[in-house]
Amino acid sequence: MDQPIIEAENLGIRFVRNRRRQLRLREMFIHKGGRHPDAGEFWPLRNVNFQVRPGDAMGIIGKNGTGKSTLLRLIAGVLIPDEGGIKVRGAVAPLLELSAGFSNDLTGRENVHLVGSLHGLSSAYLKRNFDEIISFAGEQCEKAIDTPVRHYSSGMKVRLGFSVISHLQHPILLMDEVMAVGDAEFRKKCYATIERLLAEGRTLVLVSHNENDLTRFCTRGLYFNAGRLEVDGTVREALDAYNNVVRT
Ligand SMILES: Nc1ncnc2c1ncn2[C@@H]1O[C@H](COP(=O)(O)OP(=O)(O)OP(=O)(O)O)[C@@H](O)[C@H]1O
Repeated sequence: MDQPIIEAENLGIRFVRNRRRQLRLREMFIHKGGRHPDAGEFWPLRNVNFQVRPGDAMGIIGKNGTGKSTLLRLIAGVLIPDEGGIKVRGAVAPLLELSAGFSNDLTGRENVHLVGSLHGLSSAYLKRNFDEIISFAGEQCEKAIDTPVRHYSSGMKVRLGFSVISHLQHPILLMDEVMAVGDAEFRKKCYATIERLLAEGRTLVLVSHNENDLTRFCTRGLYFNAGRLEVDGTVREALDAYNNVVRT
C-alpha cells in the first residue's frame, strides 16, 4: 500500500484569543498589572490523528470555528503545530485565499506573473499559457488585464487567482470554500478543473459546508467537533455525523 501523502499524529495547535485587548483591559482593571500566563489560550485542534493516501479526495466537515481552516494551514505549512506533528509528502497547491498573493498596485497581467512565479511556475511557462489563464478567468478579467487589481471586484480577483493556481503541477490541493465565492459560471469551471485534477491522480483536501460539493468530489470525510476529530470515515459517514448535530 502507498505511504500516506498526509499524516497527522497527535496533532495540536494552541492560539491566544484577543491577546492585545486582554493585556490592556484585564491587566489594567481586573488583574491590576498581574496576569495568568495561560489567559485566553485555547486549542482549536488537539489530539488529531489521520492519514490521507495519494489520490484520496478528503472532505473536512464541521460547524464554523471548529478548526477546519486551521487544519488546512497546518497542512500548507503556514502554521506550526504546538503538539504532535503533520507530515506532508509532496508539494501543496493552496487554493485558499485566492486573491491573497495579489498586489493591488500591480495590473492583472503583472499579478499573474508575480503569483505564478511565487508558486514556482517559470516565466516561459507563464508566457506560453498566459492567454489560456486569462481566458479561463473570464471576459471581465480579460478586459481589465492591464488595470491595477485594486479596481477588480472580489469575484474577479478570485477567478484570476484560481486560474493561476490551477496550473500548478503540485500533487496536493487544498481548497477552502473556493466554490462558494464565485457565480454559477465560475463554479462550473471550478468543477471541471477539480474533476480534471482528480483524474490526474492529485490528492484533494476540501473544506466545504456544501453537501453537494462534498459528495461530488470526496470519497472520504473527517468530521470535526470543537477541535476534536470525531469521525474519520466515508464522506457520507462524516456528513451524517455533522447533520445529526446541526439538526438536534
Ligand atoms: N490566528 C488566530 N489567532 C487566534 N485565534 C484564531 C486564529 N485563527 C483562528 N482562530 C480561532 O480558532 C478557531 C478555529 O478557527 P478556524 O478558522 O480554523 O475554523 P473553521 O472551522 O475553519 O471555521 P469556518 O467554518 O467559520 O471557516 C476559531 O475559534 C477562530 O476564531
